[in-house]
Amino acid sequence: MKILHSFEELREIREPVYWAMGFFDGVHRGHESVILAARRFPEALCGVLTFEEHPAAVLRPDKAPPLIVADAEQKARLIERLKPDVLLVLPFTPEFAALPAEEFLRRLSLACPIAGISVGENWQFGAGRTGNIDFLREQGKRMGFGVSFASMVPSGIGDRPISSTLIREVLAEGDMEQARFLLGHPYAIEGKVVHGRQIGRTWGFPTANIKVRNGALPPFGVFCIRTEVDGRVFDGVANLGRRPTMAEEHPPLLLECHLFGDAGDLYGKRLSVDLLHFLRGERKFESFDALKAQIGRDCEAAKAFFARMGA
Ligand SMILES: Cc1cc2nc3c(=O)[nH]c(=O)nc-3n(C[C@H](O)[C@H](O)[C@H](O)COP(=O)(O)O)c2cc1C
Ligand SMILES: Nc1ncnc2c1ncn2[C@@H]1O[C@H](COP(=O)(O)OP(=O)(O)O)[C@@H](O)[C@H]1O
Repeated sequence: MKILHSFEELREIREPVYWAMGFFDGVHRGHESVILAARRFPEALCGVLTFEEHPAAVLRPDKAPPLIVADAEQKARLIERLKPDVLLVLPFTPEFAALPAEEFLRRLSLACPIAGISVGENWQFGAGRTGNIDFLREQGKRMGFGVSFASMVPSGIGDRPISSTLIREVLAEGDMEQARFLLGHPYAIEGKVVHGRQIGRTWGFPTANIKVRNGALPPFGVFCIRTEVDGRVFDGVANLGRRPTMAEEHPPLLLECHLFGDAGDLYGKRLSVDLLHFLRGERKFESFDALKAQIGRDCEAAKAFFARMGA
């Protein structure tokens, strides 16, 4: 998958591209059907066109949703599983938002021939949201490209389709199993391992700490986790939160991961940590000894969870 960041960079692609377009927060199963629809044309490359910033964060910051993915790097990793040929990540600036839908299509087609466009059935784009289904059909006829509208994928929760909004709600309830089902992959927190106060190792529970950047989060507390370090898969347990027992003055929001087994030196490595199951909420303990004993019980509970999972 080639990652490009502008129409100028796109000029290096000479073949026609069938584009899946969307912001794709979370890259869930609904997004997957939009992207896979753009992969059905052997005569064209499959491209995913998305934006660096969420459009609402630029246009209506007060209405911007908290994001399921931490950053463009995590989103690219999730998109790569679907094997498109090209990922075009455009900066979403106010000037860009002001482009009429026709002008956006014109610039895209000037950079590289459009074989087709795949969007979700409720997708709108361009200034004044004039780029909708009817508009795309008309432009497709005029400019000679195909259009494909992926219908909403049912979630099984009432009559609601799968959406980033629904997944944010499910995450807020700590239902990691349901979030995984709707996403089509486990909910993950990604980031570089930073230094902590190095107390964990003296307790027999070293914890690799990741600064959390995802906006849409499950409740603070303890989770069964799985992560890969240099090709080796580790199960473990992690605390998401601000460690009230430690009474830090400005406690950063961290995911503190204790992996089962010797993972070696993790400082500076970027980890993608799957949060598979919510065990309990974060609490303030009356003493470090009480917290330490509870972490021991958390490890046992997590091991029992993985034994039940049978993997
Ligand atoms: C499984 C697990 C559960 C935890 N639960 C809590 C908790 O409920 N409350 C709390 O204040 N800190 C909790 N912590 C955070 C510990 O306070 C923290 O990991 C410890 O201070 C070590 O910090 P360090 O990595 O900076 O050395 C938990 C940590 C782990 C690994
Ligand atoms: N099984 C493991 N789980 C987590 N971290 C591990 C493990 N084995 C080794 N480490 C290393 O130990 C470090 C954590 O030790 P810790 O005393 O908790 O320090 P810190 O307070 O800096 O997080 C990790 O960042 C990693 O480099």
